[in-house]
Amino acid sequence: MQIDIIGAGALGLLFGGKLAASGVPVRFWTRTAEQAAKLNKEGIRLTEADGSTTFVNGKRLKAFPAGESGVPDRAAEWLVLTTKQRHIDAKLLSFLKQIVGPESKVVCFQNGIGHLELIGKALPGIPLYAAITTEGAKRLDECSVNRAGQGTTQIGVNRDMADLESHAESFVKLLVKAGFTALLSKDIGREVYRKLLINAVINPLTALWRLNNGQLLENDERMGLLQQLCDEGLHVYEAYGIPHDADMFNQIVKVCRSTSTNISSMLKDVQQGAPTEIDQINGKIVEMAHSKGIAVPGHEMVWRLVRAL
Ligand SMILES: NC(=O)C1=CN([C@@H]2O[C@H](COP(=O)(O)OP(=O)(O)OC[C@H]3O[C@@H](n4cnc5c(N)ncnc54)[C@H](OP(=O)(O)O)[C@@H]3O)[C@@H](O)[C@H]2O)C=CC1
Ligand SMILES: CC(C)(CO)C(=O)C(=O)O
Repeated sequence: MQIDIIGAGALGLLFGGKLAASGVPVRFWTRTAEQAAKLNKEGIRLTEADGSTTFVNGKRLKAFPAGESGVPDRAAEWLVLTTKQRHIDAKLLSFLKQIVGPESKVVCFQNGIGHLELIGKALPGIPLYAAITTEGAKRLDECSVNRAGQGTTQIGVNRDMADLESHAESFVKLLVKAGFTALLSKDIGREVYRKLLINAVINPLTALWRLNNGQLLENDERMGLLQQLCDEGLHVYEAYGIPHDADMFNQIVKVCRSTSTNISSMLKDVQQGAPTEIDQINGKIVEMAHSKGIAVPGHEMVWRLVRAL
């Protein structure tokens, strides 16, 4: 068994670190040679949600700069993609093509939509899985990660490859052994769109108003905008026949409550001066709406406002 983690950011360090600690051979592929060298030397410092800290010794993992170290002798069984969507460019796709082998499977952890189609096209015939996680991870430095909230991770087969579920089950078992709450989703497409709407409602508003998730519920004006973004999104889903739960608005309110002290990933990006995932979240809802001639003024406005930050 060999697992490749592509992107040693918050999620990559969390999942790769805990998998390595559980005894699975993990190879990290980083953007910079500096981070790879540091990971090999220092390992990973992981602070759990309860505040306890564990160290994953550098000898338990290997790290290489992506695209600069040649191709490994042995391809990994699992390639776990934990970059942001915007990092998936031609260079990264060409690197993925180089490191996949005939037995490799790819699992993608990105929020938003669009990446699965991109990777599916670049790696035809390679089994592709989506992961939807409610883990909350924050990278503190190149080798340190904070597990801000312990969540659930669902793994599922990308729709057109439904016969490959047994592999997903084996990946779920690895995650569970490593200390994650993980399960196989029979309908990951539904989960992808459920998470898309949650992110499309919560993330831009927290980023624009500089609020934590819980503060979105503090007055009727804010609640009114949450409701508008939710309703517009559901209108689009209905036009496309995308299955969704009847109580989506209540689910979004619950996520705000259960992650009330969280700084959303979009607000985090804005605070750090990093590009956000607005194009892959609200931008996609606007694109879908326009293709069907549906008006989504709320999504269009927050999309433009966040892009302009
Ligand atoms: N963090 C979380 O709790 C959650 C995140 N997600 C989703 O997971 C995805 C990853 O998020 P997160 O971990 O927070 O993001 P981060 O920005 O922390 O991590 C992304 C990592 O990818 C690296 N990277 C960029 N380009 C390349 C490349 N060409 N080759 C190798 N590595 C590369 C970056 O390197 P560098 O730092 O050097 O630029 C960075 O370490 C996002 O789509 C996010 O929406 C989903 C649920 C929860
Ligand atoms: C669910 C939510 C909004 C939790 O913060 C999230 O996924 C994010 O911040 O991107």
